[in-house]
Amino acid sequence: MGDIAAMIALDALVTGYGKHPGKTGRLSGVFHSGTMTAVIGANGAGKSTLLKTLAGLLPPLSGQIVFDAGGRMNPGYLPQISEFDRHFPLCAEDLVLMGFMRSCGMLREISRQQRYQAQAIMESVGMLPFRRTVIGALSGGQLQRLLFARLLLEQSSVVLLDEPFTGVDAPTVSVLLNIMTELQRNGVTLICVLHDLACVQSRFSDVLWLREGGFLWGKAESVLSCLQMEGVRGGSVQ
Ligand SMILES: Nc1ncnc2c1ncn2[C@@H]1O[C@H](COP(=O)(O)OP(=O)(O)OP(=O)(O)O)[C@@H](O)[C@H]1O
Repeated sequence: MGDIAAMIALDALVTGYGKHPGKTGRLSGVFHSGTMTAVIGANGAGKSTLLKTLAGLLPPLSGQIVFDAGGRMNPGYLPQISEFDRHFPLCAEDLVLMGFMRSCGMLREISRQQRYQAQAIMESVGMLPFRRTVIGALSGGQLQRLLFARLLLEQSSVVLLDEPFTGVDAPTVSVLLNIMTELQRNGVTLICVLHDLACVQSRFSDVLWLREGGFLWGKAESVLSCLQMEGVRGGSVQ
């Protein structure tokens, strides 16, 4: 995993819907390979819009995203869990096996070895006993563990996570954070939207703070100290 060093540069990137640019304006900077960046900012600041643009789901309104490994970025992307359709009639193991679609295509049969690999990953996130359970019967935390397992099978060098801990129990948050740290150690570039500043401070290397009319981007320590100086208190930027 992470065999390609994935550095992503934003060059005067403007994101938004239709013809309406977001509040942040032009965004320039670099997500260095092997960093774990928290994207923070008030509600409506454009965090999810940025992630969707990086994921290739929305076109940039202007500017560009440059991926140094060449070609298309093709990142692993986990949208907010509220966007996930739990009513889809799928069992836990099938959801995880979808992680092979990127490398094998939709219609290739899953090999026995891939099935073992998927089961080992399900075990590592504590979900093997639920492999035959339909996803609609799972808790938010259980579903998020499965979605992380699927991401791990995708073996992307860039991983985008939109509020992955929302509606998730504390033990699961700890499991997911450990997975993220392990990915980072393996050279994967992680970009994660979240609100919990204590978590940002303790686990993230970098912070991109989106705010009206601008942004602050750099090492977590320095961005968070600016944030404190500006009097943003409490556990989150709201
Ligand atoms: N599907 C959409 N169509 C049009 N405008 C949208 C759409 N989704 C979001 N927006 C608008 O884009 C702006 C940025 O929204 P976005 O969801 O990126 O903010 P956010 O920082 O992720 O907020 P939150 O913390 O509440 O999730 C907001 O003004 C929002 O109303």
